[in-house]
Amino acid sequence: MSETNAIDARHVELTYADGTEAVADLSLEIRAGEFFGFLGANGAGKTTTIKVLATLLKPTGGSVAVNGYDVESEPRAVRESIGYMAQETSIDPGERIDDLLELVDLAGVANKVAKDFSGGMKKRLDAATALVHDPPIVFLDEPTTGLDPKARNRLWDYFERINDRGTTVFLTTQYLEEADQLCDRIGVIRDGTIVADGSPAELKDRVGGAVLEIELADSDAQTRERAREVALEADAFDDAPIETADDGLSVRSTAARRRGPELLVALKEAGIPITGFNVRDPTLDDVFLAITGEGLDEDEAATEPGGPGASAAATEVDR
Ligand SMILES: Nc1ncnc2c1ncn2[C@@H]1O[C@H](COP(=O)(O)OP(=O)(O)OP(=O)(O)O)[C@@H](O)[C@H]1O
Repeated sequence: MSETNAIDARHVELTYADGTEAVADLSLEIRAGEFFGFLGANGAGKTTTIKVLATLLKPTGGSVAVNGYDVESEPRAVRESIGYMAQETSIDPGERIDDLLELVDLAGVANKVAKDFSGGMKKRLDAATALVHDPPIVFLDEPTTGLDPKARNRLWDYFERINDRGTTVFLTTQYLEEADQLCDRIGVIRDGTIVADGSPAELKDRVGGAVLEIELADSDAQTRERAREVALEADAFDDAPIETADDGLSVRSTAARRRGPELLVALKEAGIPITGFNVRDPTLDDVFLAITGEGLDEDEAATEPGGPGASAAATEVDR
């Protein structure tokens, strides 16, 4: 086991009492100082994994070392060396605020009780609380879910600052833009196991090619299907799948830039009017779609901050 790793997880398994295999054969190494993003759809196993790493759940298989300490035989040492910002806000409503609030830009409201805080202020206070003892690793479980863009940006600044200071950050998020902006490396979890791992740029490269999007004047299902058939007949994109979207078509292909115009001509010749087109580089959304075959449901993330992880209390280790 390397001494420099902040996290060393080997073949970890977590099966809940009801038989649900939430984590299955998950292996992960995170270097000290890394800003690591952990992405996955609802129910993929993110919160369960974080709880295992943070000693809130005992793994049912495999081994985990955090800061060199074993989560099963040295849980206290692990806990003393980590900060944990849970998905659900953990602020005691009566809590009084002190000078660490300077850090998260809340010093001006230090005489207030936390129950009067906005959602964004509570999250910032949570983040500060997770870092009170200056731990070398901090786990942030969907820290910005449900926040408005301004509040989210303030937290991003704060996370960047603590990472610049040398803190290892383990972040789960449903916002791909957040992961793209902040993370050195991203792991994608699906059905409890890691299915992709790399820097945001590497993951986008792996998807391959650019994305051509075409907006049709008539975007009813029948026209979209006809347009798709024209695109398949034009045969310009080396068998890349042609997807129908809400208002038209999209195709991801290494030939998208070079041969996109052929498709525009073919559509025109078939009498299908176009109102717009765009060729763009892949985003993490495209990566996610390519890897998991499904998107991340951000709307759901915004309205259900608790998520299924919130029900895990029954089997949690008492801390
Ligand atoms: N206490 C529990 N008992 C049984 N199954 C559970 C429990 N907690 C979670 N699960 C199940 O384990 C799987 C992984 O859940 P987990 O909360 O880790 O996923 P997640 O990726 O964090 O999802 P979300 O983004 O919705 O929080 C899901 O199928 C979930 O329903």
